[in-house]
Amino acid sequence: MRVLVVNAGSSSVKLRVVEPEGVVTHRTDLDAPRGRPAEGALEDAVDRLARAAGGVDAVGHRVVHGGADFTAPVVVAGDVLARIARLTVLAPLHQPPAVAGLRAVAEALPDVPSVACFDTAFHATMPAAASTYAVPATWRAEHGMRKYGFHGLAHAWGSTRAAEIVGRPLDELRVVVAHLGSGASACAVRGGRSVDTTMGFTPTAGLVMATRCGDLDPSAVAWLTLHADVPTAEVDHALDHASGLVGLAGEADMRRVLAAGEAGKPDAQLAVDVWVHRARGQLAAMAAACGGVDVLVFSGGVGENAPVLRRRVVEGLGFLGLAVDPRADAAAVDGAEGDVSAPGATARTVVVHAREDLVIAREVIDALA
Ligand SMILES: Nc1ncnc2c1ncn2[C@@H]1O[C@H](COP(=O)(O)OP(=O)(O)O)[C@@H](O)[C@H]1O
Ligand SMILES: CC(=O)OP(=O)(O)O
Ligand SMILES: [Mg+2]
Repeated sequence: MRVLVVNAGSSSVKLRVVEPEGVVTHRTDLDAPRGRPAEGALEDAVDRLARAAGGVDAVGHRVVHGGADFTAPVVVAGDVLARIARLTVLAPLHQPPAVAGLRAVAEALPDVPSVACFDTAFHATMPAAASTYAVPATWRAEHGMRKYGFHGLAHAWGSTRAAEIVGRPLDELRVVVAHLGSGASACAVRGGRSVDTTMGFTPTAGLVMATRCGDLDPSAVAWLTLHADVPTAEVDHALDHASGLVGLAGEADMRRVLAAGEAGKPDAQLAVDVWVHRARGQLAAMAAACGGVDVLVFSGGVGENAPVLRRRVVEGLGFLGLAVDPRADAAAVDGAEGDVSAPGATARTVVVHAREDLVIAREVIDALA
């Protein structure tokens, strides 16, 4: 079965035609300025790619938020699209491009079955101790306020692939996955299941991201609206779009932040220091949720391509038995995978090329079987 995968992220929409063995035969990347590619552009791209591939048998969509309803892949039929669209308020950066992708495919390929695959589904196994917020019962019951977690397709792939790289069964491993792209999150995977993660009710929580703030004192947000007269909508927008690396250094792209830091710009240096400090703390928290760590995984655009950051993060995690070999680490860039651990390390550090497309293609094949 030949599957077209539509991966709508916060900074781009990636289209891939994937053969069952995992080979990508056709690809197109569209920029999604502010998360919304121009109406019609996506439909044209889907149409063109499907034609170039000589037709596709099914389409798989990455959908960031499945809410409480969707904890497994689902064939898109009946009211599924409307229910996915209703979750937009929970993931305003991501759900609109996913919904646009679902609509574009319905227009361009009306006779091809579509399956929605959810970023939240992998985290449905989290224990209540990890997913519950210590807030009033009415908020939890009436508003479904809890930690959902995201990037599940990437964390599933990262942990599975890491077990292959270190040559041990995933069932026996305590894996911490750091998926670091424009959005970034870490996940504690024990015995192949998510037991905790750094993103929360929305994908704004956790690590420092390109434009998102990550963790923050929740009362600081209320304070801005109550005592500094900042309109709620402005606060909300700034936390997702004007924070993170942009808020600290004026640049969303980690390459530019690193270059500015090397050129001596103090705000860029501080941005990298904050990013590294937060990553160390939250990766250690994920290790604690696993009861220790056997393998630390780096993936995503930043995780796969910035040895300087991997080295700095892991330098602070020596107490977990982690250490990287600088030469092996420097070589693991541009999609190259491997074990980059130093010889004396008691826990492994590996670099994995993120393949959300392949996880989605396999989920599509299973869902339609
Ligand atoms: N060599 C590099 N060094 C540091 N960061 C990089 C490098 N190459 C790519 N990146 C970062 O990766 C990010 C994109 O990651 P990716 O996982 O593709 O994003 P998305 O979250 O949109 O899927 C960009 O913000 C870019 O800054
Ligand atoms: C959930 C999320 O943040 O996704 P992305 O990394 O694609 O922005
Ligand atoms: Mg991504």
